Amino acid sequence: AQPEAPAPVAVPMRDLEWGQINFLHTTDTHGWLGGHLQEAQYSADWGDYISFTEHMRKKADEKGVDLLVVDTGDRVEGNGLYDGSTPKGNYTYGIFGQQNVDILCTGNHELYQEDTITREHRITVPHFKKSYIASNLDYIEPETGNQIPQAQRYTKFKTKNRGYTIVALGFIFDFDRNANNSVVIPVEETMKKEWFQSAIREKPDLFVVSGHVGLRMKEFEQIFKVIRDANWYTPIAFLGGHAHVRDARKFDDKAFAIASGRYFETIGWMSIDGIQKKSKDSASAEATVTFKRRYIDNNVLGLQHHAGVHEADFLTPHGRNVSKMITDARKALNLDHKIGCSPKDLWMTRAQYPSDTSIFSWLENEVFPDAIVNKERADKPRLTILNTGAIRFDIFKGAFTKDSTYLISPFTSKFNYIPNVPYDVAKKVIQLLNSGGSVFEAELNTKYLSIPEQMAPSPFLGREPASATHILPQFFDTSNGQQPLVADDTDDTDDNDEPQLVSGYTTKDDLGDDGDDAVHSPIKFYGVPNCVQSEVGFPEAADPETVDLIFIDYVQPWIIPALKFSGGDYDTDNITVYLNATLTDVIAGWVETHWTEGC
Ligand SMILES: O=c1ccn([C@@H]2O[C@H](COP(=O)(O)O)[C@@H](O)[C@H]2O)c(=O)[nH]1
Repeated sequence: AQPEAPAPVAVPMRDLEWGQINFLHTTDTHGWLGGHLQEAQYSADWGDYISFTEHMRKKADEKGVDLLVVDTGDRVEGNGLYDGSTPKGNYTYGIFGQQNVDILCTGNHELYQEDTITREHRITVPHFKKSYIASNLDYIEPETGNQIPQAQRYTKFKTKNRGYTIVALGFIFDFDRNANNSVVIPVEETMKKEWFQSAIREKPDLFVVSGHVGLRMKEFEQIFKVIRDANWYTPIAFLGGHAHVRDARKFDDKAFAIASGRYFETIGWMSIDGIQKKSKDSASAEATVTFKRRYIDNNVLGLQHHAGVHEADFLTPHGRNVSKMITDARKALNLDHKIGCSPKDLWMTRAQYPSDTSIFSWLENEVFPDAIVNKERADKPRLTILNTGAIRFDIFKGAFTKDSTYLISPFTSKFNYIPNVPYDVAKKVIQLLNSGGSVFEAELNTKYLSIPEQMAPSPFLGREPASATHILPQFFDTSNGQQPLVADDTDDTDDNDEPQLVSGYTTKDDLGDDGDDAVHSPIKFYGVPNCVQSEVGFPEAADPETVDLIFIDYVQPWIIPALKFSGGDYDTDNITVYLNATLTDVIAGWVETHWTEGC
């Protein structure tokens, strides 16, 4: 039987504030449609979300306001429910498609592999024909080689209850690692196109810009400026993602953005009041527009609370059916099959790196020395480099299942190497990967090696890097050692009768610190480097003369320039396969042989 997620605990809640137009927003779900089986706070599944949405649409009708459901991409890669089937997504496209989504767009994970792009084009785009928007994404038809829009460039529609006219756009950031059957048109270039120039002159009551774009990245700002120049008083709502964080950004009094986290932990809520229907002339300058936001922890207790329905009435027949689809799919994929038992929690950013409870230290010190070995080269000293972005999630103490392998790293990258690199040259590579700078061309920005949370950080997350040249990554403070990204401002002395809070997100954004629906005590998050490295087989007495330089193939574009800068003249001809296995396989194999007892 499928393991039940532990029941969520009731916590103090902040209510949703409704406006004339309201949004429910998901992003970067990465296949987590079954919810979090090991974390009660995020244990609601896609079926529960459908039940919730149905109640909320009814509520909106009763209030005479509008509700729009939005998803901003990265629906794939990162959970056994998607990655565990052949072909990938056999179950998830159908399950996701059960939700009535009003606006959706593409993320970069829909674009890494040709077959993912094709499935998006053949399954998701036609299923959401009216709501899928691809403002800057084209598809190359395999039959003809023609370059066509992946979906409509924008939509214009009237809302159900208030009859507001909306122009909606759907962007992806200027992503350049997409597979060859797609073309991402840079945002600035897109905005010069005739269709875009007409769209922003449609005179709607509200612009909705959905995008797989981090709120602190340049693209939304560029779009805001161009729309605002042509529409001085029209409200603009941005719904973003990609950075895997809860965040809200104010562009001006009438333009506001939210991002709604990652992995279906969060359902974002944005509401807008003060929207004025356009008369023949344009909207009045005096109209005061207010934006509110809430980050909903995705669990049934909280969803019931916000829907205002009794526990017994929460699950709708449709929602219940979708939950059953999920349970059946997980069973068919054997996702709960136990591979081993983790003796402790291992964290990506909730523990310092290096440390006993850092997942990166565990990989460096235990997994890689043992599991990344080419038998023919086993006697050679070696350095093995992994980008931290290759790891996607924490490991919890207890059962480590088939599903866990995909949660931790779903990617198909394997391990390549250059043999016999002089150690004096090879040892400098990791430093360059972690310090970035002018060694690499602009498109090889080393931030793309790191975890999404660190790529375009919110100013509320922590300090910017102290200098561009030091070898520590963002959020590190070189003078004091590693600092938490979120200050722990709880008072540990328990001298009052207030209930103990459950730890969780305590988001700070442009609107303040009251965005999260559940009042939590803070969790500390620590910065991680762009890459980590394992040293294996080094002689005890002195440094080795030469080493095999091994790296996960995602990092390959950075390796040659880093070697060049360090005095090593190599090109891609010098690179060959070291281990024909993915990181997912490597971890699963190691767990199976080492974590054999305990649960
Ligand atoms: O094959 C891959 C693809 C991606 N990565 C890492 O993931 C981030 C992007 O993550 P998002 O979920 O899109 O935000 C990328 O920058 C890499 O660090 C990878 O390691 N291997």
